[in-house]
Amino acid sequence: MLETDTLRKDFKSKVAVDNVNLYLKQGESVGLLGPNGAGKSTLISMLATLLKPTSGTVTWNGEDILKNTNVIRPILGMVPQEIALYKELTAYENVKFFGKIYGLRGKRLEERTQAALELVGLADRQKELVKTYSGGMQRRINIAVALLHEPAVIIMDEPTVGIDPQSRFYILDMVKKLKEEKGMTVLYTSHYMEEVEKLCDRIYIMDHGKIIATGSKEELISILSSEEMIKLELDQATVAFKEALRAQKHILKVTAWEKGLQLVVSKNSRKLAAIFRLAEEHQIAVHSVHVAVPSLEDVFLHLTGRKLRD
Ligand SMILES: Nc1ncnc2c1ncn2[C@@H]1O[C@H](COP(=O)(O)OP(=O)(O)OP(=O)(O)O)[C@@H](O)[C@H]1O
Repeated sequence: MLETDTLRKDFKSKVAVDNVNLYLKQGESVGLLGPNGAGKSTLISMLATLLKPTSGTVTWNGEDILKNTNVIRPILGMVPQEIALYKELTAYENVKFFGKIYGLRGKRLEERTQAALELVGLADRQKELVKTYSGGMQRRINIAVALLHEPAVIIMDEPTVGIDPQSRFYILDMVKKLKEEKGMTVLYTSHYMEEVEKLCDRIYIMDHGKIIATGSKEELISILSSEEMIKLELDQATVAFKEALRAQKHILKVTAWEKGLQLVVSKNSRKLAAIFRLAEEHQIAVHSVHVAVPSLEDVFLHLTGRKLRD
C-alpha cells in the first residue's frame, strides 16, 4: 500500500499541499479530482519522489520512500502531463532509450520495449518518427515509457487532456485493462468527471491543497442531498391534483414546468407509488416520469463552489 501521512508542501508562503492523508491499496484504481491549482500535480510529484515535501511522510508497505527513493522508483510508473519525448526519433527508439535509462539491457530491453508498445496499441507504427504522431499518439508513447519497467503502481497526470477522441478512448480502455488484467494500482488525475466515474473504485476530491472528500462515486453522491427531483409529463395538472401532491409528506415542493409538473421529494421515500395513485384518483394521464439523480459533477460543485473545468 502506498500511503501519505500529513503530507505538506509549501512554496514560500503558499501551501500547495496541506497535510494530505491518502492511500492506494494494491489493485485499486483511484481518482484524484480537483480544479486548476488544487495541488494535484504537487501531490503526485511528491508520491513519485520528484519533489521533496516540506513535512509529512510517504510510505510503501510501511517503508518511508522519501528516505530511500530506491524503494519506490522500481515500483512506480509516472505519466506526466507534458510530452517528454525525442520527436526526431522513432517511437521504438524513444521507448528503447528510456528503457536503457531504467537499466534494461539486451533481450530484456527488446522484450519490454515491444510489450510496452503493444500495450499502448502502437507496435505496428513503432518505426515512424514521433514528430509525425498526433498529440494523442505521443501521449500513448509517454504511457508506454512509464510502463516499461512493469511498475506495480502507475500515476497518471491528466493523460487525456487535449487529445483526439480515438486516443482518449484507447487510453481509457488501456487503463481499465491495466487494473483488471494486470492487477495494477492506478492513481488517475483528471478534469473529466466521467472518466473518473468510469475508471475509479474510489475518488479523492482536492481543493486548495486539502482533500475535502473521499469515497466511492455513490458515497460521494450521497453527501449531496437527501432530495431528488422528479419531472412528470402530463396532459394537464388540475389544482386539486397539485394540492393532493402537496399534502404528501415526502413531496416537498410542486412547481409547473413546460410539459407538466416538477417535484422535489425526499430521497428513498416511496413517492412514485403515491404519485401514480393520486394521478389515477384525479384521472390525470402521466406520459413520462424522470427522476434526476445528482451527479458527481453536482457534488464537486457543491463542495468546491467551482466547476471542474472553469
Ligand atoms: N514550483 C512552484 N512554485 C511556486 N508555486 C507553485 C509551484 N508549483 C505549484 N505552485 C502553486 O501551488 C498550487 C498547486 O499547484 P498544482 O500545479 O499542484 O495544482 P494542480 O491541481 O495540479 O493544477 P492543474 O490542474 O492546473 O495542473 C498552485 O497555486 C500553484 O500556483
